[in-house]
Amino acid sequence: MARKPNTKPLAKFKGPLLLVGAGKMGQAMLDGWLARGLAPKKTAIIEPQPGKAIKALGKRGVTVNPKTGPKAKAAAAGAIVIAVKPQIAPDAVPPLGLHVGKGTLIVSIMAGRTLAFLEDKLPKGTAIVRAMPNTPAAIGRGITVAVANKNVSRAQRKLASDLLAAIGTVEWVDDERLMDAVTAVSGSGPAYVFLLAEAMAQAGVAAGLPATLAAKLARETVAGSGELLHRSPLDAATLRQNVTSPGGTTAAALEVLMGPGGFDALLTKAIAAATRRGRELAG
Ligand SMILES: NC(=O)C1=CN([C@@H]2O[C@H](COP(=O)(O)OP(=O)(O)OC[C@H]3O[C@@H](n4cnc5c(N)ncnc54)[C@H](O)[C@@H]3O)[C@@H](O)[C@H]2O)C=CC1
Ligand SMILES: O=C(O)[C@@H]1CCC=N1
Repeated sequence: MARKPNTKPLAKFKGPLLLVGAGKMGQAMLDGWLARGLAPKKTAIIEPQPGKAIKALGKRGVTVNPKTGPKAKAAAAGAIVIAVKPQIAPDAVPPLGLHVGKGTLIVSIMAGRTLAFLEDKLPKGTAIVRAMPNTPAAIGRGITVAVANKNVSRAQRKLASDLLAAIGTVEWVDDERLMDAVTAVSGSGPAYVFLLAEAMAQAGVAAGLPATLAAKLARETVAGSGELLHRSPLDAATLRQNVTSPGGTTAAALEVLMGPGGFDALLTKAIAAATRRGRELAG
């Protein structure tokens, strides 16, 4: 008999998992992990401003802002996921050393903050993975790129892969210097796509459409095209060409978008700016 696929890859994770910073990205990841079998009772959150969603998780058995700190638990082969802003890392990271025990894996998703920075702020020999996810993680469709320091064992790398695969696709790199460009392309990338939807809606209004219809057309077009790109074996360029009739309406638009100073040039500039900012955030 065919074996059922493992749809709950985190069900066997011994835990506990300590999430530090349950903001937009931390929460998106946590939703993914809980949906894929992470036991609420094996989960703790440190979050100074817990909103409604976090309080609801508390009712489901997740420990929110443990008073004494989950030191013993976190030390027992668990994982600590750091999802605070890079700017507060110098204050927020050193106290986490208390929760690091033998076998503890750190996963940091902070933009810019390097493995060397984290090694400097955490106990010597700590196993650290620097990862860059993106917000489609909330629906299990994120993509994360990860890089490990030399203290990460094979089992810890597998744990990091399981955690990150629970929220989408995972790619590992060996060269940490790639991470700022990764952040600029896929970490920040969803914002560019949402901006495209916003801009298309505004342009539709400028072309005479009612605002509600323009917003719906833009949203469904971006979402449907994303889904087609996801499911189709064809590459983006071919899918684009499939829309473009010679001498037709799309060709007229693409002449503007692909011309000098157009979409391609602008995106290259935007991604270069994001990459530079990542380097600055390294501190
Ligand atoms: N939002 C995104 O699309 C992505 C964000 N990231 C990274 O994730 C991290 C978080 O970003 P967002 O979720 O967007 O920010 P956010 O501001 O929504 O979340 C950060 C959370 O950390 C909490 N916090 C502040 N001080 C804390 C402390 N000392 N201990 C524990 N929690 C504390 C804040 O109350 C807040 O809820 C950043 O480092 C960012 O670079 C990475 C990939 C994508
Ligand atoms: O804007 C930022 O700095 C974070 C990192 C990638 C997405 N959001």
